[in-house]
Amino acid sequence: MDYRTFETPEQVVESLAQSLVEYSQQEQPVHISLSGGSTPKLLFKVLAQAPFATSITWTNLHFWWGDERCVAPDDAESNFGEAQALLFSKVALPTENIHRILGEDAPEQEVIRFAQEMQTVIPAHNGLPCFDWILLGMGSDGHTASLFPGQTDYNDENIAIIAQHPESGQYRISKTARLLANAKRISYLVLGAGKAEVIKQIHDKDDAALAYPAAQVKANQGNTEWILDAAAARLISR
Ligand SMILES: O=C1O[C@H](COP(=O)(O)O)[C@@H](O)[C@H](O)[C@H]1O
Repeated sequence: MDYRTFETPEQVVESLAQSLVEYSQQEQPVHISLSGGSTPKLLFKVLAQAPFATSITWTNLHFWWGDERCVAPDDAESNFGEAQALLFSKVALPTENIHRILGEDAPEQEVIRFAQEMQTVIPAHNGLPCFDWILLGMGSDGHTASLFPGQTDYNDENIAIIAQHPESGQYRISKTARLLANAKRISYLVLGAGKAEVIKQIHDKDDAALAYPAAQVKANQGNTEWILDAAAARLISR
């Protein structure tokens, strides 16, 4: 796995934004999966401003999510709601390119509908939808998307599941590990000193990392990279 470290969070997100410029110059639809939680907010803000708001050919990009909380889109917890407020409402992205998980619908129905939409829209490889780029975050407990330590079935045959946050009990819908691993590229975006210890355990292949879905989910045939700011990387040798 590659570790790429930048001094500041702003430099991290500018590097991701530059990747989006390059993806958007491909003459075909590019399927990108966004992470939720608080970390991507800075990325959304940077993308909504010059130069990226206009240098990205938004019509070529399709946005999906790794997971969604089972809440309404205008709820402060909604991963889609955050991206909509900070980014999509400010750039020329066609609404049909936004493939949100319907957090307001019954999870038992939505998990099926979301899986069907991915199967219909995204070109397959190895019999599974193959995302061009999956951006993932990591919780301080080592979870990624809504795949939590102690509850993740890495061999689940499904491509989407209903998950439950281990502490709050909040229901969520998540891509499965098998689907994530089928991507062409996976980038973990991790910022801040609060996650430095977990990053060190993953980097050093410490036994503790065996329990972390973020350490286990890697692109089977593509690239997996960790993109960190100096604070998140402070315990690993560079
Ligand atoms: O619960 C979630 O958290 C992780 C990490 O979130 P963060 O707030 O620490 O950035 C995120 O990857 C996931 O999508 C989200 O639902």
